[in-house]
Amino acid sequence: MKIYKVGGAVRDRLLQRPFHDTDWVVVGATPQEMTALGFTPVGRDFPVFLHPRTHEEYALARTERKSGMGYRGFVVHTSPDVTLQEDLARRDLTVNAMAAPADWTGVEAVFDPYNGQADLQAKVLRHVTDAFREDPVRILRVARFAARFHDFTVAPETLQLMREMVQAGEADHLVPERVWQEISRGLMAAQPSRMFEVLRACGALKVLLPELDRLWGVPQRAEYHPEVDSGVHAMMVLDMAAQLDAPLTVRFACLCHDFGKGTTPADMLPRHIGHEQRSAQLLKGVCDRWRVPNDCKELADLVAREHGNIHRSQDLNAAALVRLYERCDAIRKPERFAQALWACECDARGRLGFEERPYPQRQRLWQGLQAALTVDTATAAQTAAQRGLKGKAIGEAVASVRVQAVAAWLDS
Ligand SMILES: Nc1ccn([C@@H]2O[C@H](COP(=O)(O)OP(=O)(O)OP(=O)(O)O)[C@@H](O)[C@H]2O)c(=O)n1
Ligand SMILES: [Mg+2]
Repeated sequence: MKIYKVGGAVRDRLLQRPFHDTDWVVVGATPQEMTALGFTPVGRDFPVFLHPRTHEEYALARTERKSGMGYRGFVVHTSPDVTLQEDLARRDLTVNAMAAPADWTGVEAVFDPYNGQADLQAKVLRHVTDAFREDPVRILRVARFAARFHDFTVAPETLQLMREMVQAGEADHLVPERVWQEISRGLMAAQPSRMFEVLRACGALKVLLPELDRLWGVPQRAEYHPEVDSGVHAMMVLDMAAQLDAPLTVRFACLCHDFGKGTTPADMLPRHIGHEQRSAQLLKGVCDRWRVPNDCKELADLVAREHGNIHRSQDLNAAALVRLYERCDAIRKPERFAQALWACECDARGRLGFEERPYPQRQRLWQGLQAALTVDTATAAQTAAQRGLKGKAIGEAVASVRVQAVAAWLDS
């Protein structure tokens, strides 16, 4: 048997990018031999084994043949006579289809039958063979790699192939967990807008995320949005979130905050009265569809509903600020509120020519919240009860103590 490094580890080493987990391919072995060497089988669909000590993935060389629609729609063929070249042929991109000796230090020659090195040099994401079609998740992977390697282009023939796959209905059968896995990874990449641009260019965005796809071509008021187009704005907000190093929750909230602009009645344009509520509604559908984790879902909902109010908060008095904090559940969840402010800053600066503008709302609302948080809720509630107040009136009394604290901070 012979063992090679493949995939991202080879690619990223050649790109001199930070090292991550290594994927291995094993040629000329049977599952029985692997088990005898102490490897643990893990693949449900493929013959993949975990190394007894490093726990890295070792896959037996294999070929794949499509047998139906979607992610699980293929038959795997593995045997000791599948060659390295055959295994590389079924991989997604040329830059991912290079193999290196197991003890490779990054300088020796790599096995590169599909010219991955030339494509790395030329900064091109190109499919290896027509076998690309066999796995529709690859549409998402190419989009995600475009966001990560943002100075790479997608080869025209690869984009064309992706378009054909979408037209053949391949994007309709993707497993929600896999979609979210790839989308969330792409959101965390250096330039997340590129993922959505690639998905849009091949037609997959319309299928996977029509809520976003609809935003292109929808105008906004030029005095607030010099970029005018709602889709362009959404992408600028997302890239601002990446620039400000925001976590996934914030980036997802940025992605979804303006969905409601896509369903604004035509006679209202370019104004978008009430889009916040429509965004929250549409967001719910996306979260159900993709089984989006709760922290992402909750922040996105908060940002969808409140971003307008947060932008317009500069003149709010103490009572209005406390009402805003209560609506946002900021007293109980200050960290989540901090993330909402972060997303709002991305929204404000994700506009053409506004990129360097200050966003004082973020600091002001955060400091005001600190003032509100100095109030000891238990003591304030006790005092109110001693005055004979009951039920809802106690809550109101606590809120008014908070208003006093915020007012004192505003005066200071
Ligand atoms: N749908 C897929 C998934 C994986 N691969 C192949 O399996 C390798 C390892 O997959 P994975 O670890 O998911 O991706 P990497 O390319 O290693 O990238 P990352 O840095 O994200 O791990 C890829 O390079 C590619 O050769 C593929 O062809 N098609
Ligand atoms: Mg990998």
